Amino acid sequence: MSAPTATPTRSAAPTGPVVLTLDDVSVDYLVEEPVHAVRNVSLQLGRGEVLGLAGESGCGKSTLAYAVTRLLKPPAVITSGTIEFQSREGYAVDLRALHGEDLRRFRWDKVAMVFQGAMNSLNPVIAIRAQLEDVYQTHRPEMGKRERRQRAGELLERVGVDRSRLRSFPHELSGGMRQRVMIAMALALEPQVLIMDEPTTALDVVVQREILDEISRLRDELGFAVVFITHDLPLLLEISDRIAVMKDGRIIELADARTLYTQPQHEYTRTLLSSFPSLTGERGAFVRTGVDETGATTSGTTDTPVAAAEEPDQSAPAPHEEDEA
Ligand SMILES: Nc1ncnc2c1ncn2[C@@H]1O[C@H](COP(=O)(O)OP(=O)(O)OP(=O)(O)O)[C@@H](O)[C@H]1O
Repeated sequence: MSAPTATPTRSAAPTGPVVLTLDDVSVDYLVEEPVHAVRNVSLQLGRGEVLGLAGESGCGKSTLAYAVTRLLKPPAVITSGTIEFQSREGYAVDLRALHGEDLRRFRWDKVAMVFQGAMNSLNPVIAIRAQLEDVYQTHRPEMGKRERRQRAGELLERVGVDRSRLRSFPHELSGGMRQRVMIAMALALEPQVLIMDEPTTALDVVVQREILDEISRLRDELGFAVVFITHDLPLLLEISDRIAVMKDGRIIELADARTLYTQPQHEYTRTLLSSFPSLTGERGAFVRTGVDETGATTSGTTDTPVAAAEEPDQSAPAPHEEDEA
């Protein structure tokens, strides 16, 4: 029996040039009872677009993201499909064919990833400056020390953290600041695709909002595309150009954000939308129009400088987690 393929019906293709194409991608976890975590997923990511990936826990969102960045480890196996990156310079890369040094370089240079727990993967005993400079030292060995220093400072400021924080150690920064540092690292080599897996879920809503505004601003400035993964559908409706809804490893609906909200086709999408009461209440107005009940707009939240808005978190650093690179 042939497996049904993804059934996105409307706005299935991005309007502009494409940066990433997934065709019939499937991933299994080869455990005693194999788990078909991703099934026959086909989608395209437009250059510079924000594609939201929604769906309940366990539907395969992270597995798909790991497949794209080739970070899957056994027992996970990509069992079918192609993943192709189309560079803005005009060449195409078959991601499944990349190995070793080529893969490592590609991952930081072209496609970067930020995870929910990424802020905990900063090395607690190394100052932020050295950790940022290390990215350049590794990937741009031709770059001189002075330029590395300069770039590290610029990077930090780019994500809204004062340059003086270069001297700080991770435990001297709030969770929001540490996550910003991770975003800065991911952007260090100016990738064309940024994959964000629940990047702000662990943060409080104000900090989350500030970081999301920052990501939107950076996307406008630098032109990278974003795959944004979260359970939070209202949030995706706000920040995404298009949204893909995943269920049981498949993409069951893919549409531009407004269409998905106003004319959901799939019963599951309707259920997902109705499970967020905020969409019909006050925040719903904010989601739909970008203006909340007090008249504040989305952009209004960026006025507070981050360094002032976020109190340093003096608690002990969280245990080291595996980094994405
Ligand atoms: N190492 C593993 N071994 C076996 N099964 C796994 C493994 N990792 C994930 N799975 C299974 O694969 C499926 C997809 O998991 P995945 O983590 O990709 O979902 P998700 O949508 O990202 O969930 P969440 O939102 O909770 O992170 C789930 O059924 C999960 O139990």
